[in-house]
Amino acid sequence: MNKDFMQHAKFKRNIVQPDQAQQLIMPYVKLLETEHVALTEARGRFLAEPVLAPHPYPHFRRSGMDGYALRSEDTKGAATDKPVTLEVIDEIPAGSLPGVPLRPGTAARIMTGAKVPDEADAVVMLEMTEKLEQEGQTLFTLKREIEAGTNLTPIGRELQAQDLLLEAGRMISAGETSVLATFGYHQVLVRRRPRVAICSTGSELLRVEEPLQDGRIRNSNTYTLACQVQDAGGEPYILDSIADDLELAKQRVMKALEEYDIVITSGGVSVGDYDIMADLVQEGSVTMLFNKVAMRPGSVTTAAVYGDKLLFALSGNPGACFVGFELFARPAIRGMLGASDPYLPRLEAVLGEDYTKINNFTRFVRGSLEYKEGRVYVHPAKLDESGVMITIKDSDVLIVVPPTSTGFTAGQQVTAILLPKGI
Ligand SMILES: Nc1nc2c(c(=O)[nH]1)N[C@H]1C(S)=C(S)[C@@H](COP(=O)(O)OP(=O)(O)OC[C@H]3O[C@@H](n4cnc5c(N)ncnc54)[C@H](O)[C@@H]3O)O[C@H]1N2
Ligand code: MOO
Ligand SMILES: [Mg+2]
Repeated sequence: MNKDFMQHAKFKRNIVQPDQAQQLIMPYVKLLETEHVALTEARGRFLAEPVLAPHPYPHFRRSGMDGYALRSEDTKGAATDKPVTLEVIDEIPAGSLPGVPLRPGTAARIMTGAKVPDEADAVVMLEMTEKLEQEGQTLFTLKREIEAGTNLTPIGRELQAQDLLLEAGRMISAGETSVLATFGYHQVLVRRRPRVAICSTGSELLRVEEPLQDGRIRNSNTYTLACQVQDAGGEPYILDSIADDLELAKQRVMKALEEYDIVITSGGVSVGDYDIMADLVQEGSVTMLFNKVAMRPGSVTTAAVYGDKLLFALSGNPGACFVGFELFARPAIRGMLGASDPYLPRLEAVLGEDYTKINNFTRFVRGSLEYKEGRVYVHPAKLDESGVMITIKDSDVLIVVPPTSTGFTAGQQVTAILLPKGI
């Protein structure tokens, strides 16, 4: 293909809306295989199957207090001036079983978490009783009636056998781990993490450890993307960055597409003479899904497929690269993990300051969240151009600013996309 044609193709791009671009990707997002992991390794993984309760919980009648298990009818009429006396005929530590059936007028010393004797229907806490030793017998007195059910957790209080505990596609975190441990799931069936190759392009890029040189910058996108991949649930693989050489890029990107589940590049997608990724997606080795999105930053964000592999060619500008990942690559990773909702959550908030920039594209503006007087405010970052790196770190949200010819004023309601926080 001659260079004139490639230049032409770079200019002539079909523009799609951001949500259309997301939809174009989804048919190529295939569920990954499953694997078993130890419960201790399951944090942040996505369940590959629904998990059911193999037994009710709790599965025995459990005492909620240290005290005495008793028959509530034996306490009828108890009052300050008319204490009831019961005989203690058993002692039940947690983990032990009742040894003697309770008869009328008897009770069992019981500890929190222990099984309540079948004949008892309540537990009185120790502090409400007074212990007596009389003629070799252990007794206690009680000055109040105890209602049936007091301090006694019935079988199945939280869950019945066969209840759905966790749906497939749910991410495992502390609450899910508690459930899995409770029901004996020491191995969990989860989706394999997608292996995501990350490769920056640009002859100006220095490695992080290299000293600065005039006209060159350190590669930050690769490392930012690696964090984003991890936060999304993928496994990042950092590849050497590629100088602006189409043949070299083609070799490296095609090899990466063979070897990894997803390939993400940054840089070289605009209309510059050395914007090699723009050429690569048009030259036929991969099938382009889109190469222009009606959004800022990241209007040149590009996606393509090769067989069943997705290639995201994100803009080199750090702000646009960051946003492009969150809007397009993250849902693909989450989709491969079978996440119940692959998209970032959105919230409605009050715009904290005027936003006066006009645009006929939707803007995804970095912003911070503030909770004030019961309302949620979003404050646009002072610097939010595509090439600005420094405000990425302070962003809680991407404020969705629809196309406007007038701008937006403080106090207006806006939608914001909640950014992941990692750990
Ligand atoms: N004539 C036009 N020029 C540009 C347009 C346009 O529409 N017409 N769009 C501008 C916008 S908006 C963006 S965004 C960028 C997109 O550029 P590319 O995706 O081609 O990226 P590069 O040109 O390679 O780099 C842009 C910028 O980002 C820096 N960069 C690149 N890689 C990294 C990295 N790994 N870490 C940190 N910084 C990186 C690079 O040095 C450039 O400064 O195009 C505009 N131009
Ligand atoms: O298109 Mo650029 O990616 O706005 O920021
Ligand atoms: Mg460029």
